[in-house]
Amino acid sequence: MTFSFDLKATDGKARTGLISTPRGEIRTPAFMPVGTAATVKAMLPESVAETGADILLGNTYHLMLRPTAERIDRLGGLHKFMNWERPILTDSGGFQVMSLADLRKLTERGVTFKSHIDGSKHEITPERSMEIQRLLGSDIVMCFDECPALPADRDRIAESMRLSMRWAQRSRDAFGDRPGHALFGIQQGGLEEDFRAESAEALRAIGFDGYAVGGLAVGEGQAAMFGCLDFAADQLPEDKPRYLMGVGKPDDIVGAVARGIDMMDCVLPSRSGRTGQVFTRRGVVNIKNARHADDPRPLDEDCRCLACRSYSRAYLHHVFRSQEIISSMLLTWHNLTYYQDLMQQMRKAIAAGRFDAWQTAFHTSRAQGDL
Ligand SMILES: Nc1ccc2nc(N)nc(O)c2c1
Ligand SMILES: [Zn+2]
Repeated sequence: MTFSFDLKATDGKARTGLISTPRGEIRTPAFMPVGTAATVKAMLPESVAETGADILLGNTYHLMLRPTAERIDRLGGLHKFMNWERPILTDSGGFQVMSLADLRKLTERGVTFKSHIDGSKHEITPERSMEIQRLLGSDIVMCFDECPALPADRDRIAESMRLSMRWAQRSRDAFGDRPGHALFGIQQGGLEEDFRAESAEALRAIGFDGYAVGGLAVGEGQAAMFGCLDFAADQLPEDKPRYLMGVGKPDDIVGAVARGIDMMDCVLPSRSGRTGQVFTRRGVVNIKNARHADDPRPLDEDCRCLACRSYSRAYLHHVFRSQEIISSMLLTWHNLTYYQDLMQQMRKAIAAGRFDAWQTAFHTSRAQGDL
């Protein structure tokens, strides 16, 4: 069984399709919950599956530090270790090193750094990143890249992008031939159309199973991100999955799908669940707010999740205020269900050729008050 992408329908730039892997199919557009340290925080794998997620994301950086990729390999790989037998995509580590580690040193070879956990010294190179992701057993492996901190001048962005393209070749060479496993390239180039084109051409020449838009969702803001996506998505091969990394809020996701993106991941729904931020069809509800204290209604009457079927806003307000563990569980469960339902609605709308009408209704429903 190999890795393949079947484009089912398009509606404008929006696409819907199916990624087939030996561990299962991924309906696109797809949202990947983030399972950084071999767990989607506050969720059981069974509840992640119930939200409708076909695939989740793991992180090379975190897992190489603790419990180490070698230990996970000895224990049968990441799927067995975390009891998630569906597809897993792992990020390659470079981005997390730059945002989390101490004393980082970047050279042509790779990055050396000190662990943010215990201060131990480590190195990631394209070759080491491929080895770690192989030991983890992930189904979709990301190239080792460098994501420049914005704002940055054009020379810095070009230099960083060209380093990432040399690392993409090394990643491809080190990945080898692994039927049923996919390697995705990552486009860089900041917000510059010419650098993004150069990066896309370099990746296409190397050849990947999928192509990510990296270097965005780094503080540029939605307008700049959409402006970049207006050209960057089209620069990538149209017959392979396009993955926008680290995105985002619900309206970011809708706008990215409208610009030709097929896959996304973000900590927002799970992290927000732990801080009392709840996503609904009419916008964000802050369950901490006193006005929910006596409200017998569910978070969202239209939602199928456990929290909305069995608990009132009053209860969720109480357990959040009391910092009870069930609060994180139920709010994360709801938020991830909301995100998956959003993806399902978009897949159906694109397949039916009514994505524009759906988008209009999505934006209109969020304008209403009384959340
Ligand atoms: N916003 C993001 C999030 C994750 C990323 N991961 C990699 N490997 N590269 C990027 O540019 C990312 C950007
Ligand atoms: Zn719900």
